[in-house]
Parts: sequence; structure tokens; C-alpha cells
Amino acid sequence: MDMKQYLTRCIDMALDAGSNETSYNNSFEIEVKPNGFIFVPRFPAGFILNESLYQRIYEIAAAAVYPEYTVLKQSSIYFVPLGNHIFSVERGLFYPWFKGTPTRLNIDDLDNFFNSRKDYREKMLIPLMKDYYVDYEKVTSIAIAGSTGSGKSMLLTYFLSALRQISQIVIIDPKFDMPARWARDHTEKAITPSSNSSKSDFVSAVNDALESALTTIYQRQQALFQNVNERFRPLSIVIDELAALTIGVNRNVKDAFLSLLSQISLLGRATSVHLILVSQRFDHTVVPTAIRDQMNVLIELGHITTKNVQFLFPDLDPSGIVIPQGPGVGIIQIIDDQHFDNVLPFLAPTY
Ligand SMILES: Nc1ncnc2c1ncn2[C@@H]1O[C@H](COP(=O)(O)OP(=O)(O)OP(=O)(O)O)[C@@H](O)[C@H]1O
Repeated sequence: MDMKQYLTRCIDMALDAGSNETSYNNSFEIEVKPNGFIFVPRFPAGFILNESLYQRIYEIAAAAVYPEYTVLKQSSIYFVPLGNHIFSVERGLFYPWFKGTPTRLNIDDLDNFFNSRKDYREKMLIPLMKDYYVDYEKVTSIAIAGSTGSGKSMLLTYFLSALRQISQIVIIDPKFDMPARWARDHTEKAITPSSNSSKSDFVSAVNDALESALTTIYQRQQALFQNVNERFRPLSIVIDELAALTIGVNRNVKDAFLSLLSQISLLGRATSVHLILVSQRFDHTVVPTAIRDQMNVLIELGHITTKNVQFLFPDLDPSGIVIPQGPGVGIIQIIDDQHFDNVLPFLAPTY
């Protein structure tokens, strides 16, 4: 059986299951293309071509073609005109896919791996999975979410090793944990709480660092005003466990922190000032929606459920996305002008 026949049967049987009145039999056709397949309904049909039908077919097909293909989840119905000028079959529902499944990178020695990348452009392309890169010049802010033990620290260390080659880094580590140790071992700057000062003092120190980043942004804006082609070395502000900075802190200090963070997230794009934020959750008590909306690399690790993804991916219903099991696994979306905006299964690099 070829893919066209196989998909037709899978969809036909699953759609008809449990329904007495509706027969899909002979009422649609499947066209298989290299970059996806098209569900072509034959009108008049006994079903309604709506969002719910689109997503049901996605769920059936995504599982049916795994692991030969990965069908890309769309947030809404994807119509395509077929251009054949036959009223009954002039349109279809498109399901983009790519061959195979997302594949994890296994790296022996992280520092060696990034040191061996040669020129600056190559270093700017941070590999995240096999044949899947994020271009640091094209994105401003990265959000990493996930429950305890889901692999956030390991992924953050990976990003830090990559960024060390291309960016000035300021690390903010409220838990005095892995990022602080990494900074010590790699002689980078880290802001951490100290035993003899209050939490508000610590957040005030963080605010000083953010103000300094904002000053850099203003200076760079001036430079850009003079010369629109001016390029800057990236400055990356890395904040681990964001929630720890906003909970239980003096109201004024917290408001100042969130206001600075919002300004950096809004203005950093043109001036190469980046935010990398890590938090178990990104609900509105942790980060205002204005900041969340500016994030253009979104990663959720751990258990992927509608409830868990609602903050980083408010429009996503994750049902049907085939996510492998294991540590450092979840979903990713890169919003730039190079990737499709789809949410993909994600396997964080192992090293
Ligand atoms: N990409 C990965 N590849 C292989 N193993 C991983 C990966 N990510 C995480 N793990 C395993 O899962 C364990 C927990 O990961 P990690 O400490 O990064 O989680 P976390 O989300 O930072 O947890 P916490 O919030 O408690 O700090 C790691 O010690 C490692 O054994």
C-alpha cells in the first residue's frame, strides 16, 4: 500500500468510527506532496469543513505517519486552492510535514563543540536539533519553561556555552545554582543573592544591571541613528528561575524590575540586547504578557498538556503532537523569518 492509499484508509476509518449517519466513504481524496499532504473533500459532502475537522484529521494523520513523517501542527485551518476549476474539488486542507522526526544532538564535549565552530556567522547559528538551528541574529528573546527536573538547567548551560562565543553575558541566578557555578567556571559575571542582604536588595542589584543594559540600548539607538548599518556584539541577559525574582519582593522594587524587563524586551531587538528567561511557568504573575509576546524562541520542556502550555503557547492545543519520552524533551517554536511558525517536538541536546 502506498502513502496515499494508506492515509486515505486511516482517515476514512477514523473519521467514520462511531458515526452512523455520516459516511466519509468516497467523499474525499488524499494528495501526497513532498512537503505535506492535502485532504481534498468532494462536495457536496455530509460533513462541515471547519477547524474541528481540520484538527481531527491532523490527530489521525500525525500518529499514522509517525515516524516516517512529522506533520506540523497548525494553530488554525489551512486552506489551499487547487486551481482545477471543478467546483466540487477546487479546494483542500493542507497538512505540511517533513521527512523523519526531530532528532536529538549528542555532543561529546560542549566547549570543544562550540570552540570548533569557525567564523562569527557560523557561531551565530546555534544548533538545537539535527538540521535545526536558531539564528541568534534573527531572534531577541528566548523563554525556557518546564517543571522541576524537566531539563531546563541542562538546556540553559547549552545556550550559555554557545553564547559565550558570540555575546557578552550577564547572568542573574536567584537560586545560586548551576548558572552561578557556570559563570564562576567560565569567568563570566553573575548576580546572585548574598546571605547578609535582603531579597529586595538582591532584586535592586538586578535592577541596576538591567538599567545598565537599558543605557546600552539607548547608546546603540543613538549609534544606529547616525549609521543605520552599525552592528553590535550581542549582550545577553540570562535570568534563571524568574519567579524567584518577583515573588515576595517589595512592590516598588518588583514594579521597577518588570518595567525594566519590559523595556529591554521591547527595545532590545534592533540593538542586539537579548533576554534568556527560565521559569517553571510563565503566567502573568511571573511575567507580564507584554514581555511574553516579545519572546521569539519558546521552549516548554517536560509533560506537554493543554494546561502546561497555556502560558507560553496560549493558542496551542497540543493534542496530536507526537512527543518522544525521556529527559530534556518537549516542544519548541521559533518565530523569525526563517522557520515555519509551527510548534515542533523538541529534544534538547545531550552532552
Ligand atoms: N537534554 C538532556 N539529555 C539527557 N538528559 C537530560 C537532558 N536534560 C535533562 N536531562 C536529565 O534530567 C536531569 C534533570 O535536568 P535539569 O537539572 O536540567 O532539570 P531542571 O528542569 O533544571 O530541574 P530544576 O528545576 O529542579 O533545576 C539531568 O540531571 C539529566 O540527567
